[in-house]
Amino acid sequence: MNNSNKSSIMIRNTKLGGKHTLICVPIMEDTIRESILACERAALFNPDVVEARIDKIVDTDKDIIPSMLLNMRKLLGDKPLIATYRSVTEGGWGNMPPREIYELYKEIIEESDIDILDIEMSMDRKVVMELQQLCRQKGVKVMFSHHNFEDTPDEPEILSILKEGERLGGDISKIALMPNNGKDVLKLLNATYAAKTELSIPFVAISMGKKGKISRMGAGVFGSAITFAQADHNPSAPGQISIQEMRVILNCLEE
Ligand SMILES: O=C1C[C@@](O)(C(=O)O)C[C@@H](O)[C@@H]1O
Repeated sequence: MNNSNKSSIMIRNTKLGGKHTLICVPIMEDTIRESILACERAALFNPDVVEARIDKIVDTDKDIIPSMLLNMRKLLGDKPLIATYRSVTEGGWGNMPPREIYELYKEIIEESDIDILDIEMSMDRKVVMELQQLCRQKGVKVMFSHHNFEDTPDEPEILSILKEGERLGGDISKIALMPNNGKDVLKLLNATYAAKTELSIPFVAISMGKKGKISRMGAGVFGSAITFAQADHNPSAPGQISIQEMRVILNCLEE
């Protein structure tokens, strides 16, 4: 019913891109302390994957982020953990220049026990490639991402962005787009269906906002490997429903 095996990968004990859509809960808090507490609460909902949105953290001492991630690892056991520094230009809170992001990500790759690093494809290409190499050396999977909080390009463009994530050597490719009407949501879903046969790596495709909610629930049927849902009434992007609601819907769609 869901994704083909050619595009699945194992992360610890979790199959990404397999028969079931994985539910990822984002942790997006202002401080390290609150992030760890939120991770503890999120773990109670038994998500498949957790994403630490480190761009939201305002604590000045960024050096302690790797140890925060280690604390999260302890709370999560074998659940895959994604670290994400989302830039303002892609809908996040981060405004550090690429070299500083590189330094922070380097420490994270080397010192914390994360599984996946989210790297925006739009970032300086040299930095992107250096980070990818570091990830390879340390066995961290690379998720190449692209976000557009304004609108949705045409289907071929969506597909080509997803393919770019594979061409760059990513382990996972991800796109999140804002629809302005129902047609935009269909463009995303059509591109998802095409990507299922045209990509050899797992990918994630999301249509955001109220109009796009249907894609968060159903894109797995067309090939998307992960859907993001909130645990704490604290969505990291518009349109995320709760993990409890998502689980009921996925059980219904994927039984
Ligand atoms: O890239 C994504 C997807 C997302 O933007 C969403 O729309 O659910 C949420 C982000 O936290 C994550 O990094």
